[in-house]
Amino acid sequence: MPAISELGAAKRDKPLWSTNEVTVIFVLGGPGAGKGTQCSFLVADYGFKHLSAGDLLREEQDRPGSEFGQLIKDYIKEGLIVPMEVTIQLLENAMKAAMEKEQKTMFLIDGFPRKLDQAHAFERSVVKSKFTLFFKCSEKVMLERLLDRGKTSGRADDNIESIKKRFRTFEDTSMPVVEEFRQEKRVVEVDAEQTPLKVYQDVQERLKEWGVHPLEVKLQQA
Ligand SMILES: Nc1ncnc2c1ncn2[C@@H]1O[C@H](COP(=O)(O)OP(=O)(O)OP(=O)(O)O)[C@@H](O)[C@H]1O
Ligand SMILES: O=c1ccn([C@@H]2O[C@H](COP(=O)(O)O)[C@@H](O)[C@H]2O)c(=O)[nH]1
Ligand SMILES: [Mg+2]
Repeated sequence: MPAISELGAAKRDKPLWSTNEVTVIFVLGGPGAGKGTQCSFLVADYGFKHLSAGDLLREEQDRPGSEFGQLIKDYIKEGLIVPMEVTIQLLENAMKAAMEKEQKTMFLIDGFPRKLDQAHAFERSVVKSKFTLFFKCSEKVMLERLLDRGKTSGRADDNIESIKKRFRTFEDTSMPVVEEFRQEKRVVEVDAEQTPLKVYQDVQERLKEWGVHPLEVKLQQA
């Protein structure tokens, strides 16, 4: 598996995998919209491999000897988007590991792509996504959730200064990604201000429309 420092993944001009080999669903929504919460439900029922770009960056930040540790720390604190070469290499490495060790071929990629250059580079060089699951939530609700989570999360960016910066980055840099995918009719939008269970019921309904079914149903069909 390529070392993270090689950063070759984003440079390829053909996708590493076809959409027949690998299914990727991007999961987007503002900070605190509930992406991780919904992904954990989906993992249990659908057998997806959940990869959170933020979690992978935090792991790399804490990996002893990482040459990107300080850079990642600074970007996360400021709510900025880490240069795409780092994040795409981390994602590709994690996908390869899940395919080899767990025979996974269906991925929920949470909190990515956060910027148009990442979206284009990932789909050009790794694999085209099936669609983007977008959790719509107001800043007021997201702020309440993040401040509450911040009491126990230990995350360096769950504080009011970082949260404001994350909201700004989300509007200015990440929403254009959602808008581009929306124009391509590849966005599934769900109201994320409902209870977690109601959000999940809506997600399941929408996935069905896209031909994505829980493991139980797949077994019955087999
Ligand atoms: N539908 C919901 N209603 C109320 N609280 C929720 C809901 N979904 C998630 N939460 C809570 O809100 C907080 C943020 O949720 P979560 O970590 O899933 O968001 P996220 O979108 O992954 O955030 P981030 O972008 O910061 O990673 C958590 O404390 C979670 O328990
Ligand atoms: O593609 C990405 C995803 C995330 N980041 C940085 O990580 C933090 C935290 O992300 P969460 O999804 O909230 O866990 C985010 O604010 C960015 O600073 C990134 O750079 N690129
Ligand atoms: Mg999250």
